[in-house]
Amino acid sequence: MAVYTQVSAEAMAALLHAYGLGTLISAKGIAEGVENSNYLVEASAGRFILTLYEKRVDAGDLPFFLALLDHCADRGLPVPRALRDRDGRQVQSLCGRPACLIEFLPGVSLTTPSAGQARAAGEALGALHAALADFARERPNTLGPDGWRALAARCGAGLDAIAPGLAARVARELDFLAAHWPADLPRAVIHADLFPDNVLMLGDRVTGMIDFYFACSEIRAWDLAVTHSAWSFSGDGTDFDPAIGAALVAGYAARFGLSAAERAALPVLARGAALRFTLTRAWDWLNTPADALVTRKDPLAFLRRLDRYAAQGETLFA
Ligand SMILES: Nc1ncnc2c1ncn2[C@@H]1O[C@H](COP(=O)(O)OP(=O)(O)OP(=O)(O)O)[C@@H](O)[C@H]1O
Ligand SMILES: N[C@@H](CCO)C(=O)O
Repeated sequence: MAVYTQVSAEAMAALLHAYGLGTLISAKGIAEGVENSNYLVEASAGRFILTLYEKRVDAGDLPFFLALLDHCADRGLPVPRALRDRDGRQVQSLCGRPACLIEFLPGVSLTTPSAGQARAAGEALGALHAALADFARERPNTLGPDGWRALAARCGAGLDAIAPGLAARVARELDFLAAHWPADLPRAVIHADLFPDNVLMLGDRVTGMIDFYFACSEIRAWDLAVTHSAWSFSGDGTDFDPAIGAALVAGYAARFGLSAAERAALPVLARGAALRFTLTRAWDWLNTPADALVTRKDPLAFLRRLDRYAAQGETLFA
């Protein structure tokens, strides 16, 4: 369960007062997620998400993320804004953490999406890219190709403790990606983490895209590769569903467009995506605080994807 910081009812009531949102009815820690502390807050004025930013989110990046949410919401996308308090502030300090009160969006995240739902997710990613085409701010991808070697080094011998031979496998992949990473594809601000748990749906309709805290300037098609790696496999990475992968890519291409060069690069970009999540999950596996009530995510679920993309990349995007 991702509640690293406990917020008292008194502090939440004071926060709601600062936003003019009436009185506190209830507040529950949200089990999903691993990065931040999230609460579902019921107030007399409605339902909200309270997020306290932990570990990976740098407070200095919050203006970028919040401007991005406003930009997308202004363009009609189902993206939650951070509310403003009576003084116009979007970021608060709560229990020593930066915190935001965020619009609640309806919908549920899927564990086994259908092809129709995957197509809708691809279209939603395309709509997001269309909306972000004129978003002028930039943020480097701290978890992109330039950072993977350093992250692997920080995991060190821990990689082999997770799975014997993992350090050497990662080193080989880093060399492969350094030699084959595409240089000339279009870049833009992307979501960079559009996993099924970050897409809220009602039936075949996308009602929310959330968790933009890895958004960054990157090769745009990498976002599609990340989404493909997250959606098209069983959770443990053992089974690939070609219908889901094809529907995602088709939905994206229909809504935003995908050039021949981008399409051709997807197998390599997907290897990069699978390596990114193998490494960040490995780091979290090795460094999750003992007192955190959080379920660690299995790095090997993305190593399996990596091996599959490495062995059959072209086929998985055929
Ligand atoms: N705006 C929102 N509207 C409705 N539910 C939300 C909203 N934001 C977050 N949630 C709920 O809270 C859960 C955790 O949120 P989120 O994914 O942002 O957390 P996180 O710790 O940053 O997670 P992750 O591990 O995906 O990085 C979501 O799965 C969803 O159920
Ligand atoms: N979506 C990521 C967590 C955030 O980086 C994962 O499942 O590993």
